[in-house]
Amino acid sequence: MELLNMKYPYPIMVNLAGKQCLVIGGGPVAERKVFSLLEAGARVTMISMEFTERLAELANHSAVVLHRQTFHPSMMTSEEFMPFTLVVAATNSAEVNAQVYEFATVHGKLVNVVDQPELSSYIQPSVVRRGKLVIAVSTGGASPSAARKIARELDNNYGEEYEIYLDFLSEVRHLVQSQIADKQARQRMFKEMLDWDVLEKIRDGSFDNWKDKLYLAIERGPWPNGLAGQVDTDRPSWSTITDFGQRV
Ligand SMILES: C[C@@]1(CC(=O)O)c2cc3[nH]c(cc4nc(cc5[nH]c(cc(n2)[C@H]1CCC(=O)O)[C@@](C)(CC(=O)O)[C@@H]5CCC(=O)O)C(CC(=O)O)=C4CCC(=O)O)c(CCC(=O)O)c3CC(=O)O
Ligand SMILES: NC(=O)C1=CN([C@@H]2O[C@H](COP(=O)(O)OP(=O)(O)OC[C@H]3O[C@@H](n4cnc5c(N)ncnc54)[C@H](O)[C@@H]3O)[C@@H](O)[C@H]2O)C=CC1
Repeated sequence: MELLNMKYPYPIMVNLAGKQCLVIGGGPVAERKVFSLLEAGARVTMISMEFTERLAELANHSAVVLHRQTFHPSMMTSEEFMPFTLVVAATNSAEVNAQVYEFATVHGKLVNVVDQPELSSYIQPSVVRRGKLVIAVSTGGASPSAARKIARELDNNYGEEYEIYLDFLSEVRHLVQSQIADKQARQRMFKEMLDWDVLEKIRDGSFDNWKDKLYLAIERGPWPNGLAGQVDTDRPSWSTITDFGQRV
């Protein structure tokens, strides 16, 4: 079977809020990894002989815990290793990084090896964030610079308004879920509301006013709530739902 031979990376968004993560190495690459871990809400512990100035500063503000020492597997008993959800091997020594990999893998940890993508159990994509929207680009290690270039292109195409847009979609989704009992009607609404010119409204400043009217209209109803596929004819028709957002 074709699927059995596939070995593509499995793209997932991991919730690291409050999770303990361990980074070995304290240079610029480790620093970049630490900042993205902190953005995800992780609690970071580091082991390295030296640290960059910014890492030392983070430690001064208690954002990370630094251990100034040489990594050796024996210095961490498995008990001590237990809390770590993931590990980053970011020293400039391929040998030490491979040791960290071995050690972390034996303990079933996810591990990123900054200089040996083939060892990594996860690799880090280039990321564009707009609030709840996360766009991640990966070349699987083929060309990190290309991943970065493509992400920059997306960065130019997805403006700051997407943050407000995603918050809106999330809010309206909850509202619709509480107001429209019929699953098919709901799902159709979720798809069709993407055709409303919301981004345009955010850009031209008419969004807040329009949103208030929209929420009132959704709360007022009535909405189709028959069995799946059966829509009561006195209620808004599907075509009305399509342009509902434009008319409020
Ligand atoms: C496999 C991977 C491992 C991992 O880290 O997970 C990896 C590996 C390596 N990178 C190297 C070099 C560079 N990496 C960058 C930049 C980034 N690298 C990132 C990820 C990854 N890098 C993973 C694969 C991602 C993918 O392709 O999907 C990004 C996307 C995310 C991040 O790290 O935060 C971040 C962009 C962040 C942003 O968006 O700005 C730049 C550019 C720069 O710094 O400006 C250079 C110098 C130019 C160049 O080499 O292209 C080398 C040394 C090569 C050598 O010297 O021989 C190795 C080791 C090797 O290839 O063996
Ligand atoms: N994944 C990525 O995005 C990239 C990866 N790289 C790779 O990442 C490696 C690290 O890059 P930099 O941070 O620029 O290197 P660096 O040389 O500035 O820093 C290396 C750090 O590792 C620490 N270290 C070395 N041996 C150690 C040990 N035995 N125990 C504990 N700490 C130890 C040092 O104290 C230092 O803080 C590079 O050698 C390169 O192969 C380079 C560019 C990007």
